[in-house]
Amino acid sequence: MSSSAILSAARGSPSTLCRRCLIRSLAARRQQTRSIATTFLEKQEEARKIWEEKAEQIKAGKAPHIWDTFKERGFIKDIAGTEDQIKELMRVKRIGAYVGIDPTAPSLHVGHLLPLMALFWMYLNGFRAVTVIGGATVKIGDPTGRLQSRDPLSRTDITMNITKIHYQLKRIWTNVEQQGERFGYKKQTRIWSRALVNNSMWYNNLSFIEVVSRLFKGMRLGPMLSRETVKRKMEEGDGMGLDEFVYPLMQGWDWWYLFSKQGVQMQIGGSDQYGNIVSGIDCVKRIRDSEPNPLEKMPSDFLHSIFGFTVPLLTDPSGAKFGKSAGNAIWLDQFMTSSFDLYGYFVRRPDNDVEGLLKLFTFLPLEEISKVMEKQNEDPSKRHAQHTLAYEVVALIYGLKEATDVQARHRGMYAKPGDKLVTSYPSNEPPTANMAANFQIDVKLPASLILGKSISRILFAAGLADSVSDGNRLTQHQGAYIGGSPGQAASINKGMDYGELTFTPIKNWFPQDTKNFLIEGKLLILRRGKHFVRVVEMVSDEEWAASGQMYPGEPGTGRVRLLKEALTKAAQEQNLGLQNPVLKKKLLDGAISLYSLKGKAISKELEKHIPESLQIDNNRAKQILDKSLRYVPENGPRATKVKTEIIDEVLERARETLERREAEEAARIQKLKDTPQPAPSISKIRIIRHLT
Ligand SMILES: Nc1ncnc2c1ncn2[C@@H]1O[C@H](COP(=O)(O)OP(=O)(O)OP(=O)(O)O)[C@@H](O)[C@H]1O
Ligand SMILES: N[C@@H](Cc1ccc(O)cc1)C(=O)O
Repeated sequence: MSSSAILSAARGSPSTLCRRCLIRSLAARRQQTRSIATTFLEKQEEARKIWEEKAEQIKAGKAPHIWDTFKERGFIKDIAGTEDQIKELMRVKRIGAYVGIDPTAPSLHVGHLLPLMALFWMYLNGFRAVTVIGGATVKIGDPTGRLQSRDPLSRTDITMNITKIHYQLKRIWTNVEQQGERFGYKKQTRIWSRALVNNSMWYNNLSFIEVVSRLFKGMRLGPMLSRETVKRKMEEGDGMGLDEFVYPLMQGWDWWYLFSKQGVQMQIGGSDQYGNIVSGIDCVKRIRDSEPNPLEKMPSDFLHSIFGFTVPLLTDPSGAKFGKSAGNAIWLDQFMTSSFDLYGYFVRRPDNDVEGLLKLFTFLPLEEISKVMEKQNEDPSKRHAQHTLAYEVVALIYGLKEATDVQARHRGMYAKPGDKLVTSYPSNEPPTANMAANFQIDVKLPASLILGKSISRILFAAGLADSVSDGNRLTQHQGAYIGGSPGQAASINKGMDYGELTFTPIKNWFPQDTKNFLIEGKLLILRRGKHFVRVVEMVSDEEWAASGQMYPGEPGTGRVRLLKEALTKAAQEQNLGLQNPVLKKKLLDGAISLYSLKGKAISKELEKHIPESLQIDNNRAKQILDKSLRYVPENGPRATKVKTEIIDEVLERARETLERREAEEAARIQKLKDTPQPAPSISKIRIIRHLT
């Protein structure tokens, strides 16, 4: 609340806030603001000093310059600007850099990783790193290097792609920090700074007249027409639309925005982006110089100069750019290219390429790469370098735990006798799982649910709530969000702006209000907490029924019942040999309890229901439960696989215990047989005779 608001509130209701209290609260507030400002300034000052010291060390040759690192590792293809000036600027100033990606597909691919790796390096070295998702530019489509215009994407596809890439990038950035720490880059909260933005943020509020008067004005058509991309598309391709023609200027406006608002003085892209980067520099200067208000003009001195560079293109064996258009993409999405296949792709890289790829795609220090190559050269057939490369890339995309697991699986399948796991660069950290990577973000749900049932039920069905009552709790405490216009009630919500990703908290609204959030009448974006997102595609009830799928909470398809069926079937198939129906029922009930309970309830249930045969330690039980809760509500092949794994595990344990019991029983009987019995006494014999 502002001070004037507090004053006017007090004026209106003198009884609720006495004047003295008010003055005291204002003073406290001012004090607080002042201390926040001081801390911020102190932090800035401290960061400035650290940078200055580093600049001196670089000058004295005592610390490496990031530009040299880029060169040594093969990141620099073409430079837009003068190399000496870039080096000097990067030495003396903590500039910002950005990479832009148009969400033309639902996932990033390995090709994108190249310019991003350069940005990651800058981040780890203290520069501000910005990733831009082109929610606005994607509506036009970059014509660079193409003869045919891109097929227009529907609003639904664009929203789906933006959402998926947004959360993918978030996850990868978290891994970058983890990997950075593994290689000795300690997170410095005062220095490390990054942002993930969508250019719709500024395009949706930009006036056409501003663009024409500040950017188009004075721009000569001649040089633009003579650009290679334009000439080729006009002469050999399907012609060039005006929208495509101004695409590079849109990219230039992005840079201007990021430069003026976030200090971004460098752009990085794949080598096909060189033309756009050069034209971007021209745009930024033009917009800067056309500022009508002299007080707001950005400086144009050396410290505010802008530069860019491109990284080499990753190509396939035929020399084609690796990417979605060429149809040869290796995706960074577990459900489009599994981590196993991603690993496999890098393991198959030819011997001649692997050293270069290690430099580009991993954070391994160069000395470490030399050691890896030495070992590789001793016996190239073992593909030590390729395994190291694959391990590091999977660790970057999915986390260390996944990398370790996938490597073990690969080795299990393809290793020759005597092969060992490649233990990569040492890590003191235990491998951590990157849970969000294992979620399938996009789900389909039927119209009758979306349009007719409560939002809590939809959250449950989409796998974001553990039950309908959990969904209710979430909506009461505003712990879940829906893609829509922020600050507008559900009954009048206009939904997200085209090309944007904005959320509003879910409240317990009437079921008929949910449709207001549908994008193009069929797509809902739901989120729980910060990271758990679902892109829900609404399908007709007929399509849903034909798919044979079931969603959690679907009438007549309780999860427990489904599991019970699955377990019974699995027990039959695996011929568990449980002759005793009571024990069998207990066993199945016990297993089911594991899936449907949490925390303390598990331990209780373990004691109450589950026979000794299922007594697994509590942590393990919780892990199984977590796993099941995460996957069981989902449909599709992965969910089925995991369900089967869980069931197998429980049954395996049951079988082990039964075998143990049988063995114990057999041993007991054997022992009895082997033990010589004392001769019965005369009186006992008499009694027995009498009885028989
Ligand atoms: N194979 C690649 N090698 C290096 N950089 C790449 C590669 N593919 C894409 N990039 C870079 O990633 C950034 C975003 O690329 P873009 O959005 O055009 O993806 P794309 O998959 O290449 O698209 P398309 O294949 O449809 O042209 C650009 O800087 C681009 O140069
Ligand atoms: N034009 C780039 C993507 C991009 C979009 C917006 C930008 O500001 C920068 C880059 C490409 O297609 O590869």
